[in-house]
Amino acid sequence: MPAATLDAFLNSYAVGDDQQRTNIAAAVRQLAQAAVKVRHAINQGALGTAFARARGTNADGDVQKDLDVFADDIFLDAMRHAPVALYASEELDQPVLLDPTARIAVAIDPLDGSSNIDTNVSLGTIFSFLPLTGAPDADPAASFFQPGANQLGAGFFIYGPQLALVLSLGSGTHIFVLSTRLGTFVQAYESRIIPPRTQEFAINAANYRHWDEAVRLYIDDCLKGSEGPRERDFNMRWIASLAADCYRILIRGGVFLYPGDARRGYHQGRLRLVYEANPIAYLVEQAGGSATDAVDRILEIEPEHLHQRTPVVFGSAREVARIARYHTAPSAIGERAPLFGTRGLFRA
Ligand SMILES: O=P(O)(O)OC[C@H]1O[C@](O)(COP(=O)(O)O)[C@@H](O)[C@@H]1O
Ligand SMILES: [Mg+2]
Ligand SMILES: [Mg+2]
Repeated sequence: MPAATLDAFLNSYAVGDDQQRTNIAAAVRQLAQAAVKVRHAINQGALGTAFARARGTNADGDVQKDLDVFADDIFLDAMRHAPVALYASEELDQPVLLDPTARIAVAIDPLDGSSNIDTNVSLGTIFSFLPLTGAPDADPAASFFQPGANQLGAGFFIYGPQLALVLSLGSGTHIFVLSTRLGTFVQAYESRIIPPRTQEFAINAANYRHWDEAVRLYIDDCLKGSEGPRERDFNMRWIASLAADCYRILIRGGVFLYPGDARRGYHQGRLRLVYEANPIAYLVEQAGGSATDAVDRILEIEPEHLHQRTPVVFGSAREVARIARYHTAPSAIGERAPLFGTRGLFRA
């Protein structure tokens, strides 16, 4: 097993031009220090000052908790000390201009899984590095309107039983764990490979009645298990922290769905493209998995708004492709026996 420190890793990776590489390495170091501070606040739980109390709404209308804002302050401050030109956050309406000489922009979900804050379940911080387009003071948002395929790197911290960093700088997806003995992040696994097949799915099943038919049929087929068209039993997980659900999939495979649904405001699902879906899609693809908006590749979507949402399906590549077929060619799903399921003769 590799035991490289994060520092050693950052010194040896290669992506972008020289200045972008130096900028990114410095930014990751700052983010890592900030994550340790956020971890400390989370560890204090209800004993700390910054915690689960609601304090307003963010740009997307989500309830903002004290810890959301606290985390955003910590990460923004960290980026002020890094060679980063622009900082865009879930918690801020507009990007913040930072170092005009730097060549990278950072988009961040400072605290992912906020609804889990007071339940002592894993939270995360998701981030994306983009090349700066044009002068940083021209249109600050423009750098964030590039498709995710342009990302120079992406990652997330997970505040779980271990504080881990999942990072890709364009050559594989690497997992580092904070070693309390060494006081630094240490690589914990070889670059991850998500197995292409899976028997585990993650979705918020409470929204079943709001989904479109393709998603319902896919889940119905999974739930029928060995007696249904899939001819095998499935397991289900839903942590309600995107970073934690992604971490599990990187470790043991699986597929995650947050589709669009018929609820008001949820036609494009819940997850934000620029600082949630794009970095997760980048990490998943770098680990050999796939990420789509149910049909098309997430990383090719051209963002139009900083806080825009997108349906998200990611994980084991064959399963993600199968879900796309439920949307585009449901009658061609090979395993579906004609008399089975909600579309068959024996409709349940
Ligand atoms: O509560 P729901 O609808 O199941 O949504 C859960 C999803 O929302 C999120 O919490 C959204 O992220 P934020 O907490 O950063 O707003 C994801 O982490 C998670 O996958
Ligand atoms: Mg989030
Ligand atoms: Mg958040």
